[in-house]
Amino acid sequence: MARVQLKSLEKVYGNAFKAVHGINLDIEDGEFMVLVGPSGCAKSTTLRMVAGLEEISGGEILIGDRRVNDLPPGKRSIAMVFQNYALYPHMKVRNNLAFGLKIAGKSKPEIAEAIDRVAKMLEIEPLLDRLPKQLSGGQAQRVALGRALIKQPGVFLFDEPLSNLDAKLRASMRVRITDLHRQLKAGGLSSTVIYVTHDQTEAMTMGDRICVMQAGHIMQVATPKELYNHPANLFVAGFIGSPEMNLVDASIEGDRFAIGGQSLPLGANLSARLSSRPKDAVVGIRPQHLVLAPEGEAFETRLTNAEFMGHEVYLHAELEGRKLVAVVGAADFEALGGSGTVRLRPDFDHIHIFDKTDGRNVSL
Ligand SMILES: Nc1ncnc2c1ncn2[C@@H]1O[C@H](COP(=O)(O)OP(=O)(O)OP(=O)(O)O)[C@@H](O)[C@H]1O
Repeated sequence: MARVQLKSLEKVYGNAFKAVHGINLDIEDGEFMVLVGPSGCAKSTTLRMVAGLEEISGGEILIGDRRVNDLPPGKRSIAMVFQNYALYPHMKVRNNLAFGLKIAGKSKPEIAEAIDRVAKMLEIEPLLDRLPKQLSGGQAQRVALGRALIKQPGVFLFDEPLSNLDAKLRASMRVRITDLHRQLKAGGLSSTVIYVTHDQTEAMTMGDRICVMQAGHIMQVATPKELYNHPANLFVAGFIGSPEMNLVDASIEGDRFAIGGQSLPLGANLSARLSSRPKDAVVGIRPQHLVLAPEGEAFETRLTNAEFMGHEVYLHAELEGRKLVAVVGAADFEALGGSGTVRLRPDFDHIHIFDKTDGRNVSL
């Protein structure tokens, strides 16, 4: 069992700066959990505490049923993959892979068999006799993955492993890593993953669940779909999803909501979803949920820019000084005929209302 539990986990640096504020997180055996958030939110600090590379200031960490607070990294049944690969530069790939097993006292045939198995899984057989400096970034990252895999740990810890790769390679490595995870699970091997990234696309495409962090606090833990469709607060709403959600100040008055001097009816569905009707609100509308509405009730906006993306157009508009982005079909955009005024209507089934005073989503 490689369930990982963080209980009231705290980190204080230098007796003064609290980086992690008593977080609780329960990661199931075999789960792929992504920790995501902007720079400085303490993702790495949290991961390093799990790894045993950073002292814990308060709370506890359990791996399986063992409290590991005071165990050294080597005794925690974990393997870590870093962004800078951390391969031994003077050792051939084969020896980089073998190193951990040699230290653990494995026999030569056992090591040879393990290298063979891992090299096949990662398609790095032709690279075994090269030195790290003779590898491309993507190849080096595969070897780093191999070094973690070969240890057959209970838990894999990844700290921004793809951030040194170009966009194309990143995309293919994302798939490779999630495929490997699935393969290990299917083979009955315990393969719990904790994966740190600041990139919401990586989080959304890789995680079984995602833990969104901000300034040492957990903002929400949920599946990618749940985070996208039901963000608990303004922070998650703004962080998850691409292009970013439109978040504009608004007010709810009776059964209408107003942005600046213009208002629209909330509609029965949205009205029923509201747990409160904040006067000071923020309306959240994903650009995909803002549609062109030549007729009927809609907001009158001024077109400021249009980015052609192929079969769709990112339309930038302004509503009394507030900026909005809508994703519209290229043909629908053409039909506008370059008009300066654009009528846009939110899809009310997918709109979110946040209370501006505490950021809470009151339309879940
Ligand atoms: N050794 C240290 N001493 C003091 N403060 C530190 C130390 N390491 C990190 N911090 C601070 O703790 C906070 C969390 O840092 P951490 O590196 O965990 O964030 P992160 O979310 O991983 O950021 P990034 O994505 O930039 O790596 C930051 O404010 C950082 O400045």
